[in-house]
Amino acid sequence: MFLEKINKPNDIHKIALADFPQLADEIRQFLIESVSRTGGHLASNLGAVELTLAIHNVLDFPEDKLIWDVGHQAYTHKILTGRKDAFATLRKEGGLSGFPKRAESDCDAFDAGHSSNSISAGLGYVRARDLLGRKNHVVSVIGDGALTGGMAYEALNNAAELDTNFIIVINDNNMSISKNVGGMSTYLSALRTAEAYTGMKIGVTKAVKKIPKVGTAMVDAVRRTKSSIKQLFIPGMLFENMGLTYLGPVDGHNMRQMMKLFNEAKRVEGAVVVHVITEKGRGYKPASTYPDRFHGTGPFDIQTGKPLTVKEAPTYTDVFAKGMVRLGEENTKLAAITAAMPEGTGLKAFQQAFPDRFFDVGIAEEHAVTFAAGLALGGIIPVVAVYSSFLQRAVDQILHDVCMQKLHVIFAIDRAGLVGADGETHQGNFDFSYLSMMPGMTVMAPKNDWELEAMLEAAVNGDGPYAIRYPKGTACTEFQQFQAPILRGKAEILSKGKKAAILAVGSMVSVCQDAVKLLKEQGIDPTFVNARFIKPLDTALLDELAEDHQLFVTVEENVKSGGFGEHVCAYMEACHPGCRVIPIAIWDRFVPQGSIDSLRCKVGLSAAEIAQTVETGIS
Ligand SMILES: Cc1ncc(C[n+]2csc(CCOP(=O)(O)OP(=O)(O)O)c2C)c(N)n1
Ligand SMILES: CC(=O)[C@@H](O)[C@H](O)COP(=O)(O)O
Ligand SMILES: [Mg+2]
Repeated sequence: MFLEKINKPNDIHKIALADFPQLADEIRQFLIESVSRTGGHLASNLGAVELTLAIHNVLDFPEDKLIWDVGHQAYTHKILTGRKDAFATLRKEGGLSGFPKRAESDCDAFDAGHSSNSISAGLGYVRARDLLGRKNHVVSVIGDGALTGGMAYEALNNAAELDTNFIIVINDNNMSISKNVGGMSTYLSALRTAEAYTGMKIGVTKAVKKIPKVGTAMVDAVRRTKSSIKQLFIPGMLFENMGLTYLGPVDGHNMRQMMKLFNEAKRVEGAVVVHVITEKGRGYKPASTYPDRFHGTGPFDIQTGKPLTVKEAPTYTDVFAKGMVRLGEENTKLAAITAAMPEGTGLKAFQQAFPDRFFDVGIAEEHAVTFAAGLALGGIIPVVAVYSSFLQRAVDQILHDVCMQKLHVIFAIDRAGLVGADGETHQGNFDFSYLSMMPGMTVMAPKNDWELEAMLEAAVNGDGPYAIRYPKGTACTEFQQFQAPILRGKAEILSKGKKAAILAVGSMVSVCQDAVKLLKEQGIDPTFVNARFIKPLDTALLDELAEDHQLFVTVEENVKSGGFGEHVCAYMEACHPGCRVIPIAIWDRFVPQGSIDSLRCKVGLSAAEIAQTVETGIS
């Protein structure tokens, strides 16, 4: 067992090269067994085992810096840096993070979770190294999917100016979460035809040398220009033409070949791209056959690959998916956009029903939003379906390109609020704040499945920018007796009480219903409101309630700053200063990983705590 010998950073240097394949097998087995129990990002990690071993073999930690893009493929790196024994706690509260975390290890150079920023971060490390006269190596590893994101190109453009070493590894498995898309993907596919390329290079060199008199001189001249002969004959040579050295492609499961190339790359004075071809899900048949299903998985049975927990009820994503297909049938102008997440956002069904009106733009949220603006100006009604935390990438595009032009673009924002195991990088706790500050934006959150579809319909039939945000997981099916039409800026009274009013937003409506029950047991009968709209506020209802209510408690799964509660506070202070408002929201912090229920309790969004706040507030 070679894995037993890996207990701390750099232990890999004690393993003989001949034993690396055995170590790779042991790591792969460990990953399959461990992730089958905890869940996690399996397929990407299985594909990156040999790549990680080869990189670790040529680096020294923590002096050298290794930056993982997204970071969902860093499990082997965690094992090699002494964290193997923590894998039982992977993605659990207080446990090992599913992503690199500087707080977890000094071998994690950069906290990650969102894609396409690894080259920028690496370049920053390189410039700092050079300014401070250090000699360490810096390596950024970016996937072919992450290479569809704009930041990667901004960084490559900048890195081309370097005259000191910076290694950029493209981990190309020809997959994003789903099938990778776009021109760069096509370009990498062309480079990937290794045999053709190598054969052609040798063949062409020989052929050119044979040209009478000038042949050898031509080959030498090409070499002297620091280019290679391939540059003449492979179309594009995008990286080298930009001024970056390109090495590869190399088989990402052949460690000797990779180490040879990495050692060569370490000698390059400038930015060097090493193109590594890997197989997503390598070594575990269900994962290599269905890499999308095993991109992120819950616990599963190793023999069959089947999930251990069966999905019981429709999620909000399912409800959105169904609503989009229905509305797409009714309105031929409706189009859908995803930034590389057709499955996660539920747009797969729309894609199948209306392939011409479905656009996967790659991991490019900024572009997705401005592309939607263009579609809207061209007469289409675009729905941008995106996870809350990833939409953070596109705040200026929403503000400048959509809202300023009052465009009819709909944002369907999934995974809003606490998402659980992915932790602080993926919690969707900021969208009310960054969306409701934008002039002209309508921001909604549904209390249940019916309301999500009704809000989507209202948004499609409306005008101007709309955002609907809904949480991860099973859709609430309660409150079916409350189906008042969705009118812009109108809240819904669920029960009329006295003295105190609870104004609940979206996912918090069902939690607050439990709080109301607890309060009634104490003889307190609050008015219970489903806010529906974060923006515009239902000020007419606030005016009406202010006549006979002294306390307003707002409850939302969003940070307090800039959230629903603060907007209610501002209005009440200005118009009804005699009333007291207590906002219940997530306080000023990043919320770490854990189960959604447990995290809600931790941040004060439990029925008991809400009831307690109301009780003390009116006494
Ligand atoms: C800004 C942002 N958008 C979307 C995602 C969701 N996401 C995580 S991994 C991934 C695919 C990455 O593909 P690639 O870089 O090729 O890595 P692979 O999974 O193939 O190993 C996506 C879309 C993200 N993490 N960050
Ligand atoms: C790494 C990443 O960003 C995605 O894979 C994310 O973990 C998906 O989240 P869901 O599982 O909620 O779709
Ligand atoms: Mg990939």
